[in-house]
Amino acid sequence: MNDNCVENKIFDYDFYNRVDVQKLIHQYGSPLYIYDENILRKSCREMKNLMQYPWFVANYSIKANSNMELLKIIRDEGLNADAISPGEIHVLLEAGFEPSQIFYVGNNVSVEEMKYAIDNGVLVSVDSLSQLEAFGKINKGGKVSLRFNPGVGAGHHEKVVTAGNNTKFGIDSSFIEEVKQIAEKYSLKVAGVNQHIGSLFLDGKPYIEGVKSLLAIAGNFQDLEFIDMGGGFGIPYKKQSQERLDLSLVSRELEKIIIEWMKVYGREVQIKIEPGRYIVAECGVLLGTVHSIKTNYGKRYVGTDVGFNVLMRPVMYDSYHEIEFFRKGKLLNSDKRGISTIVGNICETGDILAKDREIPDDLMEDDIVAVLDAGAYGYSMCSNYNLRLRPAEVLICEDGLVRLIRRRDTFDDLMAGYR
Ligand SMILES: Cc1ncc(COP(=O)(O)O)c(C=O)c1O
Ligand SMILES: N[C@@H](CCCC[NH3+])C(=O)O
Repeated sequence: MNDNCVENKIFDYDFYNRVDVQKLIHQYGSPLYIYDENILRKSCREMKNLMQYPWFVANYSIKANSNMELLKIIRDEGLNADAISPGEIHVLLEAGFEPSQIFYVGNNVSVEEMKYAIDNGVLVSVDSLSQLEAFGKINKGGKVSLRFNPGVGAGHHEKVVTAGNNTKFGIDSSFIEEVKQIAEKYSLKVAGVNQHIGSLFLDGKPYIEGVKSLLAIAGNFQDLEFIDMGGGFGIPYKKQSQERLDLSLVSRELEKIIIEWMKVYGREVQIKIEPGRYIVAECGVLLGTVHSIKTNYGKRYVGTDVGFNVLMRPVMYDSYHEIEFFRKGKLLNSDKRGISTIVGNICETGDILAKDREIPDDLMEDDIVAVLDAGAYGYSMCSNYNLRLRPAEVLICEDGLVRLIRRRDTFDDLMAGYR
């Protein structure tokens, strides 16, 4: 055992005390996604109880992580769900969600896709006049929700800001009259208005501003059953420098403006949120293996099997994830540290997990790399690029037992589409 291996943990995870990462890799292969049920349930409760308001509902946005077993836990915690595609609706139904618990927040969907939702009894949100027309034609007299662009966006990267003046999402509020005309033409009932300003805010101000703007829009519709304020609640990926989002502050502000709005509106309507990342990010860790260490023109590279086929976020958005290393199951915590770039095994120079990161100098081949906060937009954005196999996923259950919740791909899976 190396002297620099210690039992303590740097961050708030208790995975490492509860499981032997070496054993898990040995049993389920590398790379490997592991999820902690306790952390998942805690995050669900935080979101479900965000507001005291009695008609408050949290919809989990399953694009963040659609593993069937995690969905069952989230359902068990009393959350509903939102879907972006018929595939997500299908998986939610398979996981036991009732159609009335699913909200299809589509974007540029085909008529067939709308039909799929309608036939399954799932409420649809449309986010353009042309999609509202298309919906009206196939579902005269039906119920619909309208996704507006409240004019305020937020997000950790411009690619994930979904409101404001530079995005394809939402109906511009200057088209309210046109919206009403189309709704009237097809006798549609506008049951809800919704928004989603973007993904990952750690300061609640833009969210509150977005909600104020949505409430002003909502006042134009008389028969609303709900207002959906969207997701985007962030988690601090940089543990040393980022503060946690102050949920109680956000909650207090929301209660205040919503209750005032209801007084003017004249009655109470359901209030929804649709968080994805907040629910699942922190319960997930991605494990991988160090396969090579080398110096190339003076730069040190740590080569792992965590390519961007397994975790896309660093390559797509320059996202930062804390990274830890293990040897023989123990955390590597040496004082001697140096700068390295941690890379994957994909045939692209951009396949970088962490650039110029200060990590232990005495790293060796076969050490295990652990990428923290990998539960959201991790597995769900995996691919078979380079015909690599998508990893297995395991759950560390409340009782400490480890359960395989999705097997690793096989070569047979690579051939499935040809049969
Ligand atoms: C419509 C909609 N709702 C909810 C979400 C979930 O976002 P987040 O994971 O940031 O909470 C997204 C993704 O950004 C989305 O597009
Ligand atoms: N995939 C993004 C978030 C986008 C959310 C979907 N609208 C991420 O990993 O941060």
